[in-house]
Amino acid sequence: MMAAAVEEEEMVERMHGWARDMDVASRRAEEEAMRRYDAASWLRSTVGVVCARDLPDEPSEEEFRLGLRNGIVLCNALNKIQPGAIPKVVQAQSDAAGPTDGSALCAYQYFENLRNFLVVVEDLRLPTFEVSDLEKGGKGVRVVDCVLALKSFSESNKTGRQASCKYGGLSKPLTARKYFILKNTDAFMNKIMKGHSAEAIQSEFSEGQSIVTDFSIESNEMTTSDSLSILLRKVLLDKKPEEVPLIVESILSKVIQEYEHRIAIQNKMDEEEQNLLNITEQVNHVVVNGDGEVKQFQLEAQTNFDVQQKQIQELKGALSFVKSGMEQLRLQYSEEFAKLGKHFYTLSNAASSYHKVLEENRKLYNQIQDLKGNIRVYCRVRPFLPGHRSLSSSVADTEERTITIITPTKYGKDGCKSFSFNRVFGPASTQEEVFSDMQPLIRSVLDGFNVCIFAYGQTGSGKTFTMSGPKVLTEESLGVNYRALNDLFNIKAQRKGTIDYEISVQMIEIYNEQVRDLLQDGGNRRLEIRNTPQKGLAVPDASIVPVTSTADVVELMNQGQKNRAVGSTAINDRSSRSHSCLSVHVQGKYLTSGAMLRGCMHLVDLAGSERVDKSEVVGDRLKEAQYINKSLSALGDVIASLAQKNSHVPYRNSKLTQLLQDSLGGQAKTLMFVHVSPELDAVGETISTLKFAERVASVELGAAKANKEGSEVRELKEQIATLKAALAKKEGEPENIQSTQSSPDMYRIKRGNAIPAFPKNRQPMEEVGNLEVRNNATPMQKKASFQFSGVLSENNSSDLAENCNGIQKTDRMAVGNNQFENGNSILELEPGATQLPTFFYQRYDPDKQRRRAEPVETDDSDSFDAATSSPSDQEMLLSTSGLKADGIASRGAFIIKKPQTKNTKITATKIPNLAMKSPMSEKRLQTPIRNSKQLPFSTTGGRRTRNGKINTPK
Ligand SMILES: Nc1ncnc2c1ncn2[C@@H]1O[C@H](COP(=O)(O)OP(=O)(O)OP(=O)(O)O)[C@@H](O)[C@H]1O
Repeated sequence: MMAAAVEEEEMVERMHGWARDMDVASRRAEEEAMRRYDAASWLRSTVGVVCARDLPDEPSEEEFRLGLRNGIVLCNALNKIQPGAIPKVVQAQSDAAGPTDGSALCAYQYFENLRNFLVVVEDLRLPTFEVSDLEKGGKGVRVVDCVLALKSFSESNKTGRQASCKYGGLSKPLTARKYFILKNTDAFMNKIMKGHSAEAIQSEFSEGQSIVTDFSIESNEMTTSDSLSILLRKVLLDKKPEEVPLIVESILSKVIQEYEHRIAIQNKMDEEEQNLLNITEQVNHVVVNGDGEVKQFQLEAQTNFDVQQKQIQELKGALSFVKSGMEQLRLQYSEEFAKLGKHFYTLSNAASSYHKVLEENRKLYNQIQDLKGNIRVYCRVRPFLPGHRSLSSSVADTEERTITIITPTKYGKDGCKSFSFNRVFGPASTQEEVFSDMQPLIRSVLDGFNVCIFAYGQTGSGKTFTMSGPKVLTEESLGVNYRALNDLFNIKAQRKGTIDYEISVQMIEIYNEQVRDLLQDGGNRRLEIRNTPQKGLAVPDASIVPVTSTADVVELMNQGQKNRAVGSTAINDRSSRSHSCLSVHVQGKYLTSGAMLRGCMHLVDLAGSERVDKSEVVGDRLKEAQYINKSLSALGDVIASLAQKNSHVPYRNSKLTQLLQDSLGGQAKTLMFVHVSPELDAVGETISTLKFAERVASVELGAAKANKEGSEVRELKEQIATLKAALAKKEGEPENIQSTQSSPDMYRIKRGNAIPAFPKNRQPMEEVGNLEVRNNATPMQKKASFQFSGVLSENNSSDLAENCNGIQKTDRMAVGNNQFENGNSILELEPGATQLPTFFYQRYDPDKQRRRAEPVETDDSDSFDAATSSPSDQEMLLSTSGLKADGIASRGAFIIKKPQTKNTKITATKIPNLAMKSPMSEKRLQTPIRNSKQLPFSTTGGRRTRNGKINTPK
């Protein structure tokens, strides 16, 4: 509360002070005006109204300033007081020089007036002013002071009061007076004096002039405070008591302000001086200490610079070294690149040449195959089965291409017959030897040829052994089927950079002229065979399964064999009485040209070829025998027809020939394995079989043709096939209608989950272009019929009647403990082998087989003897007619080329199994064996026999 009250009082006091200041200011202005009027009035009265015409009686500050600016009034006034003080007063412009002098000259002259005036005033020690005080903004008060001082001086002169002039101005030396006028003191005093009334100050100045003068003289020794007190005393001397506080207050206020201002300036100057000192010290410090640091720094920088220079030099050296090294390397590499380019060029040339050579090689290879004949016949003699070794053999001798059979019951030349084939394999021949001879054919399949390999022979002669192997399989005992497919996979792998192959298989069975799918579990549906195969498939409804390895094939064949067993209660019986066919379909695409090729290989295990005695078999057995005979006769007819190059080949007479159609024509390669049993009691069937085979071997077919075709050719062929089918339909041929109505679902795999590893998608194979060559206009009488029954008829001769009835014979044989009845023969089990049902493939180890697989080399050293397989000049006209064993009639006549048979000398040492060595037989053996001129193609049962021309052996 107290503080607030004090503050309030202070505030009130301060406001009073402000009010007082304002009052003082107005009073001062009023005083100044009064003094100005006084001054103006005195001047007008002194110089006269005319001279002072520009100066009004009561002028404003501006009018006062303008009226005196030219100095004329002032100089004239001074001259009035002290005549001649200013000898020359420049007059007003209109009175002096002409207008041509210009205002600049007047201003100069006016300045001269003022200067002269001020000099005189100063000499009179009166208050002076600056010339600039007469300009706008100047201190007009000082001018008024000066005029009033002059007035006072004038009046003093008049009254005689010398040296008591109120406004100063005695004859003191000019120099002393000059010392008194200090600028800042003057300014200071001006500030102080602002608070006083003009009148008071004027009176003080006028009255105390001497004091001031004294003060001025002594001012050099006095301090500011001394002078201030003296001044105050002088100012306040004649003042009324009530005015003193006001004046003192005003003066003190100004003094305090001035001091505060000066102290602030002084402080600021001290600060700046201190800053300057600091900076100077720092500069000095930098100058003193920095010199060493700079030198140190310079030294270090120099050292670093030197080091870096050195490093740069080293780097430059290294760079140039690397550059030169790089250049050398570049040169080296460019040389090597050039060399590599040359090598690459050479290699690419060599590669393309290599491919050309390969292609040429393939062509030549197949040409060689063609030259060797497209139907080849191999003969294989089964060894004695265990337990029959003591028996005599009907096979007197086997040479590379000849087999000699002895008929003990015959004498003379009829007792010993030789047959020639492309190759004869004796009982000791291994599976590998047999296969190596037929291996080239396998390769042909991958070159787009159709191949048919079938095993022919009586029951138990070893057909299944050759085609598949024994019941217990080992690597060595693998049959043709496995080896052939293994070869296909190997060659496929070799050619993968050139041709992309797809291999698929079908497995079917023909039993009693019914076709069954062996790869379809429990599938007893009868399948149809197409006469015009589409997409290369004669049986499109049968399962076709893509295979990529021999293991796949083994799996499939196991399944097929299993399904074959399902169809009959006794597998061996069934296998003897049905044809089984493993069809391998190959489709290749040339990677460069995109051309397609297709090949098909049928591997057929035929039913037993033995004759059936009608009088002894009845019922199902008779029916089976009739179907077998029918199909084998049809096979003979087809081959004979092909031999004669007939326009019509009777493929449709049996399911077997229908199935093999595309692999038996002139565009295909055929290999027949003829199997003979060595037992003497089978000699009749043996001779019958060999005669059939010999005639097959004499067939000369046209050159095989690969199924290579471009897409255009293929399309055209398809169109032809379609047109033919339409034509056939129009002509009312049911076969063709049937073929076109077959299910298109030819690629379905109906094997359940038996082989899950097989790919499910399969690319459709293109249709094979092997169409049946037909000419409906061909007279029926020209149809040839190579009568299998004709061969059989020979065996009906009485002297062989007993031996050739193998079925009856074997049926009568005893079955031992370790034997089982295999159709018509007694088979002995290998030790440890499982008894029925034993599938042929169950012990086969596919991995072993795969490991064993080696690339197949081009076998140009095919052991086929072209001379042997080529026909001889001898031709034989065969004529058959009438009923055959199965009662199917076939008429016709054809000329068949008789193969050249080598004369063979057979010595006793070559016939180790020869049981009978009668003088007769020895004599016979020493006689060169010739083919019978009168080949006993006889007719029986009303069949007409026609002897053909027979080539005489050379
Ligand atoms: N070259 C051979 N070496 C050894 N054993 C053989 C040979 N050929 C056949 N065999 C054996 O003879 C027996 C009969 O052979 P296989 O079953 O192959 O004759 P098949 O002609 O197929 O008879 P089927 O017509 O009844 O099928 C089998 O035990 C078989 O192992």
